[in-house]
Formats: sequence, structure tokens, C-alpha cells
Amino acid sequence: MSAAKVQKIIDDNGVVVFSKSYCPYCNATKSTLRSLDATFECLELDKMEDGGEIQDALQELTKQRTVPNIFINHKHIGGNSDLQKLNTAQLKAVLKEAGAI
Ligand SMILES: N[C@@H](CCC(=O)N[C@@H](CS)C(=O)NCC(=O)O)C(=O)O
Repeated sequence: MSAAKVQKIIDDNGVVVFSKSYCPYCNATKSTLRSLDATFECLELDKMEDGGEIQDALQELTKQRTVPNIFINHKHIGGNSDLQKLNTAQLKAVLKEAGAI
């Protein structure tokens, strides 16, 4: 998948989590978002043929290679630790802005 396609996924969705299905940090992010009933697009890179290419494109775009790689309202948030730094009120506010809740 090209960088342009990765960018389109980010542009087309209020919340995107680039994830790996076995990753505990990704599970923590998904649990947090689900606990707030947020709608989000999740791509499990380890289950996708072009997951490695997506990870390469994400590294180019964000300078971050690890997953989860999280975007809210088309902005790069970072990884799970960055998401968890937001308190519930802050997270709800950005999710609302993104149209996810
Ligand atoms: N501090 C990061 C830790 C994320 C992390 O270490 N993720 C592992 C997977 S569990 C990773 O991306 N490893 C490199 C890889 O899978 O290519 C966060 O909070 O998101």
C-alpha cells in the first residue's frame, strides 16, 4: 500500500488505529476506545498482506514504527502511552471533535 493510500485512510476516518492483533498496547488502546463507545477504523497490520508496507509508510509519515499508531481527527496522536496520557475528558473532547462519539 502506498503512502498515498495510508494518507487516504487517515483522511477518510475520524479515528484510525494501525494495530497488530497480538500487541498488548494495541489491545489497551482498543479497550479504551471501546469503553467510550467510540467508532474507529482498525487495521491489523499482521493480518494484511501489505502490512509491512503500511508500517514503512507510517514510519515515513510519523517517524514512529511501533503500533498502535493512532490518528484522531486526522492528526497523529502517537502510540498507546500517548493516548493514555489524555484524561477521559480530554479524550472524549477529541473523539467528539472527530465525530467518533
Ligand atoms: N510505547 C509504545 C509501545 C508500543 C510497542 O512496543 N509496540 C510493539 C508491538 S507490541 C511494536 O510495535 N513493535 C515493533 C513492531 O511490531 O514492528 C506505545 O505505548 O504504543
